[in-house]
Amino acid sequence: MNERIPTPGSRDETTTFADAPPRAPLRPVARPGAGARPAPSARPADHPPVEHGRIGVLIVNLGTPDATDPDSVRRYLKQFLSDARVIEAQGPIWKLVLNGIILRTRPAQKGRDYEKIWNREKNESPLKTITRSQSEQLAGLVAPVDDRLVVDWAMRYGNPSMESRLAALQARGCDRILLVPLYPQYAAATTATVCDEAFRALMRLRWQPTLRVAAPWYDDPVYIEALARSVEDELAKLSFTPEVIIASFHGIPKEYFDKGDPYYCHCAKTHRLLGARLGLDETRFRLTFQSRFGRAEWLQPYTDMTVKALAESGTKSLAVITPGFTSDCLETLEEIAGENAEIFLHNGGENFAAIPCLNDSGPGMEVIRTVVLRELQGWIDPPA
Ligand SMILES: C=CC1=C(C)c2cc3[nH]c(cc4nc(cc5[nH]c(cc1n2)c(C)c5CCC(=O)O)C(CCC(=O)O)=C4C)c(C)c3C=C
Ligand SMILES: [Fe+2]
Ligand SMILES: [Fe+2]
Repeated sequence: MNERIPTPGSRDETTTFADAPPRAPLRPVARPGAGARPAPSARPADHPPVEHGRIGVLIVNLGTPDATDPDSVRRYLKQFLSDARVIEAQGPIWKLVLNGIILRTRPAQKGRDYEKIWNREKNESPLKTITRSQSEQLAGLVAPVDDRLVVDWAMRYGNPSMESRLAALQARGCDRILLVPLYPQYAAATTATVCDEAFRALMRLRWQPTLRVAAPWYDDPVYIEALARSVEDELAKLSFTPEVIIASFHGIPKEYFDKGDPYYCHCAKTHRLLGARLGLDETRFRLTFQSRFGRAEWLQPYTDMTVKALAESGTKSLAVITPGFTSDCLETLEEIAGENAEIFLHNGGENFAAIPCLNDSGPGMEVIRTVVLRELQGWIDPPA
């Protein structure tokens, strides 16, 4: 038998105001082609109108300061580094170090780094420009699939805040929301904190939207293929052939891995699958971890030390890809394309290339579209 089960809120739905709780009536969102709905009944005359029936998709990236001045960077770093998912030991000693040292010195240093990569046309960081573009493009890609979908974007730290965008989606009638943390590899410091923040915002609501969270896509064939194509295309543009390619992922403290965070394993699998697809063995295609913070041991091998060691041991041409970053940001544009290029060239290397992230490129958007449509199954009508 080939009977189709109607999805909730789909064209077959027959929700009326009579089904809604008495103090929170719903105004059905008009859907082109939708069948005639039963006339609202039993609606108290003084019911305020409430939109409903739409499905939100909220893509969420890490966050970034609003501006490069020390005060803006300090505000951002304070929020980021006060998160117990990022710095797990949030005791009095950390508070002293954070407020007494880090927030006094780092904002000015990092503000100068942000200055080097700032999008002057839009007066914002590249992470923000690219995430907004991903959201706009995703909206266009999913619109033909289901006219109830509403796409928006937010930042875990800084602006636009998750709370404000979740509220905006709800105000537009989204009673179901798919949350997409923009991290191909899961880490508690990134993915879990997005979920924490979403549910914290929901804690304040009487009538919560139903929330789903997209799974990480570190081994998705569409993602691996998009990365492979981008490496091949970018290498074809170079005037040299790299002897070695490094896949550099953002690090986490080793202690988090020891306590059970799967992040290292997700990165290792992305690296293994991509190496196999590119036909490169582990001497030509290295796995490393960047952006170490503080004195504790982080995941190894470290990117900067690997780059230095390769240059010192005679590697002349090197390319670095950053598959864990969904968009270019301070850590790719300044730390890899800036600092690590310098390390390589000052230690005997001759040619260095930093390969752009997938960003809002066609293949990059195909990855996000695939993840989103997969995760929306059961909420949207299956393809005919
Ligand atoms: C201090 C602990 C940190 C952990 C753990 C951490 C994990 C982590 N971060 C990203 C992605 C990004 N991090 C970015 C910047 C950044 N990261 C940290 C610290 C930790 N990150 C800091 C303090 C900063 C700010 C810059 C600095 O002061 O060094 C960014 C770039 C943001 C931008 O504005 O461009 C990204 C992206 C991942 C994926 C991750 C764990 C898996
Ligand atoms: Fe980070
Ligand atoms: Fe960094």
